[in-house]
Amino acid sequence: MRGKYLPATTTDQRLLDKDQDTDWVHTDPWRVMRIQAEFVEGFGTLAELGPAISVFGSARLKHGSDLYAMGEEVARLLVDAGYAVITGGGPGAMEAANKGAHEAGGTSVGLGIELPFESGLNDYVDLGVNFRYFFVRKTMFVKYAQGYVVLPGGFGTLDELFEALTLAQTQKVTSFPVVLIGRSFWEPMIEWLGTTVLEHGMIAASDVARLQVVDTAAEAVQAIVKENAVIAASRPE
Ligand SMILES: C/C(=C\CNc1ncnc2c1ncn2[C@@H]1O[C@H](COP(=O)(O)O)[C@@H](O)[C@H]1O)CO
Repeated sequence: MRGKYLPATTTDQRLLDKDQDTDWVHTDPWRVMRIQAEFVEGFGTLAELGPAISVFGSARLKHGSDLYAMGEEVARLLVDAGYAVITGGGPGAMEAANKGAHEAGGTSVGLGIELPFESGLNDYVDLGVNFRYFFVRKTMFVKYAQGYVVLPGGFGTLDELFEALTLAQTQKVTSFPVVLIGRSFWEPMIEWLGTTVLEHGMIAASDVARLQVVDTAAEAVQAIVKENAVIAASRPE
């Protein structure tokens, strides 16, 4: 550019200018950049994690409860079986699983989420990433795990469980073990899926069959190890 085509200021000057309006910070194009940055950070942090299992369950589980102990045990056994443990990095079942993995000397991953009432990553997370967007974080739970173990929980847990089931049903992910711990908690839901939802023709019997329900941490880990061995054996060389 020459003469009248030369801008009055350089790109660097405009970049460093302190008197700009800041409305753009609150616009969708800028959010897209932040979303992209979250994917970049998540992928960059987790790319070399190795085999991992995502563990879900209620954020409200109390330290010292039987289910909290179950969360610790399942994570410990997953570490013994060679898996890293991924959680939402928060309290309750997430903290229990991170504690079990951390104390067993395994890789304890926490994918935190910005919430109005969130207190940050729990003390047992060794490798942590904080997300603003639930959907970015949920991509990480699936992408970097070889299966899900799900303890009893509420809406958040159900959301994470049903996302995996939908991805498997629509073949967005193939061969993805999902193990639920706690028969008395989960069986009414399985029963409803296998009768009402199935009889209305809204799911297939094979969708329900995908869910494995167990009562102990050892059974859950055995189910994960067994299904992943079958998946590995069926993979082309
Ligand atoms: C409600 C409480 C804490 C909220 N803190 C959370 N931190 C991180 N992740 C969370 C939190 N709450 C829900 N999640 C996600 O959903 C799942 C648990 O949800 P549920 O409704 O409690 O079953 C969990 O796996 C997280 O990924 C209590 O202080």
